[in-house]
Amino acid sequence: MNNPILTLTDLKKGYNHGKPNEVRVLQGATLSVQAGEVVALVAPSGAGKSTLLHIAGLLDTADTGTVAIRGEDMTNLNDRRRTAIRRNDVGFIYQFHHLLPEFSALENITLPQMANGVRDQDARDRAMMLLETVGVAHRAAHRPAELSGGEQQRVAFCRALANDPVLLLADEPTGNLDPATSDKVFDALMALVRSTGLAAVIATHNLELAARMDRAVRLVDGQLVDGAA
Ligand SMILES: Nc1ncnc2c1ncn2[C@@H]1O[C@H](COP(=O)(O)OP(=O)(O)OP(=O)(O)O)[C@@H](O)[C@H]1O
Repeated sequence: MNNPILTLTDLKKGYNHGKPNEVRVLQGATLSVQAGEVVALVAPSGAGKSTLLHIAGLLDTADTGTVAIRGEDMTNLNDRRRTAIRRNDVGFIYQFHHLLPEFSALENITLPQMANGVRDQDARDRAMMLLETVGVAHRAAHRPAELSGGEQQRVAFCRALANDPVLLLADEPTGNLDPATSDKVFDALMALVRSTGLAAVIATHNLELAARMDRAVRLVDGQLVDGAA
């Protein structure tokens, strides 16, 4: 198997350069994730998981090093192409759902598709298919405030996959939920990921969840090493 979807090479990133409180977060992080592979990203709080995921998802840039998606180097892309890749090829899930409160669950998943020119009925069909995969189809017409925390997060998973990305990045996607709900919601996320065959990097503090992914990497002193512990 050699079909890398995400390749991070020697990423370095710091904050407050040259100041006495300079923080060096990434210090040569390297990772390759294949199509269909789900990688757990494990690290203590403050180690740089969000920084790494934001750079991989083109929400931020590294000081040095490269990000390639499907083999294409993202370093020197113009803003327009970068935005297009971020919108079409990358799905991002945050710890908190960030759903639009005034729209229904279904609409939260159809809107990103319609922004991409998908016809209304096709967008609705895809949204329902995704909601069925995570077991929330019966709540399609409800607004986020009418859903439980676990349901909200499952809708956010569907929204991240709305435009059929090749890469999914998730930053503590179940970190805001109680342990029993977290387990169930994680099952839903894995069902969704496995149904699409995309590449995924899922940050978690939870070693039991990490063990259920294909492999784990951890951030140690700004570098990625194999294994959860
Ligand atoms: N914009 C910024 N300016 C200065 N320092 C920052 C900035 N963003 C992050 N940092 C610092 O960089 C380090 C890594 O932050 P990051 O959010 O990537 O960690 P994390 O592993 O995701 O942590 P957590 O699990 O708590 O979310 C932290 O020490 C943080 O204080």
